[in-house]
Amino acid sequence: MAKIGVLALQGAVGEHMNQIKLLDHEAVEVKTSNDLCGIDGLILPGGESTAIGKLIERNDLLAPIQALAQQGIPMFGTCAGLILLAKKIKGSITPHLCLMDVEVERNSFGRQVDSFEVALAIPSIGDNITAVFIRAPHIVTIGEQVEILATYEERIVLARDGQFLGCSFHPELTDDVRILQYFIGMVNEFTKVPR
Ligand SMILES: NC(=O)CC[C@H](N)C(=O)O
Repeated sequence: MAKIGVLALQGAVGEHMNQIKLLDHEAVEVKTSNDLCGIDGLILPGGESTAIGKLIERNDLLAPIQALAQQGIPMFGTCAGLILLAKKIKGSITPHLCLMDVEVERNSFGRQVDSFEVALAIPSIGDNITAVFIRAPHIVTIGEQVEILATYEERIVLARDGQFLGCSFHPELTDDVRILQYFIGMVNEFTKVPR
């Protein structure tokens, strides 16, 4: 059983917690650096990236999360979480974690009222995966070692940079747990390496 932290400052926290528990893993809400102790993986949920970035700073979580990343702990960002993980946010200097070697653009698919759902075929994960886009970002540029896992309308919407997984949409708002299962696979790979 893996112990997965969910950054619980703002946004779709409960939905990620429920999906983790549904897969019989332990879910921990992360609000302070103490909550990071002993976790095997970290999920950064969707919400409002500017607000979450400020709260990460205010709660002194920036350096502790970056230190955890240095240890190789897998991290999964969905929507605003992807924005926080990215090395670069186009046209913005909002505080963020600067970990995943991608540049993202915010609100690429319109406003809240333009939210939509599509079925994506993701070769390394499965077919017919429901993707919910809500004021979603997309990945504009990627570093050399970044693997593109899915695109939608020729835009990168799911990618992996080693220990980091970033997703434009919200898998936690559906009943489909396959993307979370893929992330747990990354966590299991990490925890079985002797350290
Ligand atoms: N659903 C989401 O997480 C939206 C992200 C939001 N557009 C932001 O920039 O923070």
